[in-house]
Amino acid sequence: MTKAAVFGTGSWGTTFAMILAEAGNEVTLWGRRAELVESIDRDHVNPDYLPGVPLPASLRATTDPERALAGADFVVLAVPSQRLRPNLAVWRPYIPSEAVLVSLMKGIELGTTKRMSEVIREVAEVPEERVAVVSGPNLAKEIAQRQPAATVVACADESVAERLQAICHLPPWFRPYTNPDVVGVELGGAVKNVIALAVGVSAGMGMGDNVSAMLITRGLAEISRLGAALGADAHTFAGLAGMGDLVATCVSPLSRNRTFGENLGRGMTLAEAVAATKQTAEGVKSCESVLELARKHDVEMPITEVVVGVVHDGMSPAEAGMLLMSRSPKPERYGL
Ligand SMILES: NC(=O)c1ccc[n+]([C@@H]2O[C@H](COP(=O)([O-])OP(=O)(O)OC[C@H]3O[C@@H](n4cnc5c(N)ncnc54)[C@H](O)[C@@H]3O)[C@@H](O)[C@H]2O)c1
Ligand SMILES: O=P(O)(O)OC[C@H](O)CO
Repeated sequence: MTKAAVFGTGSWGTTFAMILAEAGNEVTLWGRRAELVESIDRDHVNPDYLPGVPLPASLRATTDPERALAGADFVVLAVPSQRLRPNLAVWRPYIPSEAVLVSLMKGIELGTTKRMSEVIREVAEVPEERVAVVSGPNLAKEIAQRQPAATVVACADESVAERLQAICHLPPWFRPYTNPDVVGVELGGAVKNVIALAVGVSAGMGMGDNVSAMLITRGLAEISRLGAALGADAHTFAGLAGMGDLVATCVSPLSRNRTFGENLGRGMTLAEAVAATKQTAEGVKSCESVLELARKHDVEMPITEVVVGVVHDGMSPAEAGMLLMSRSPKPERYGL
């Protein structure tokens, strides 16, 4: 039986652990807080992140990383992106030498502008063949309620992607596709959060669906430009980890990033919006690292620029809208 250790008892870590357990794997969740871990292990519920959702009785949980990692074939990482590096450094000594490390995270590291798979390779000192990424339109709450969803499993080694695809394939509930384009899959996941913040801000200001569609479509152009500069496959952005996730996140009231943006658009300050957000809205921090990454590669990302302005630099949502709409006119395929 395949063994998986899942690090992070938040919404997605718990939901993905649930999928793996129901697909017949032996799964142990690692969490920081003893009380929550005990609820999962003993009562088969996660009251903090998935209240009312029954978890599989076979799912184990522990606060001990060594115990979680013993004999693991797959090590699945689902903590906030900016917290991955210090945590992984602690877990690293217990990771089995042949285990595949899997990122569920959708962020870019502040300071280094590294994607999560790059951080994993660096900290765990593993080759790219042993690092995979899972990303797609996967709002955890919907999946936890057993609505169908599809995702993308990316790894430079296609046989590893196929192994991971096989252990998380759970018909008719969860359908994973493989893709060798790790860069594109990760960029799609991280940058859509920034665009969802922009869509949320516009919705919070009372703007309608034309504005949402404009931001989603031009957001996709930004993601594609950055992807092209970083060597991603353009086809990835038309797929589930690109357009698919962008649409789900930008339109869903379940999205933490969209909701965070809506709160700013309604006039909350950054501190108020942070206080109102109980879970991880990755775009709030990653908008800065995405912009820095774009600047390093000389890629124009005007929506990302104004998101950084509104979230971190005191720009008003009205000023952001004015700036975007006053840019010089261009052919639609400009820069692509
Ligand atoms: N929730 C979703 O629908 C969803 C779907 C796909 C991908 N993701 C991505 O998965 C990642 C995890 O998101 P989530 O939704 O599970 O987040 P969450 O906010 O629901 O949970 C985060 C988890 O990380 C833990 N954590 C927080 N700070 C920590 C620290 N300093 N050290 C160790 N653990 C810490 C929390 O206790 C919690 O268990 C994010 O990158 C997110 O973008 C989320
Ligand atoms: O709630 P969000 O905004 O973090 O989005 C969740 C997932 O990434 C959607 O695929």
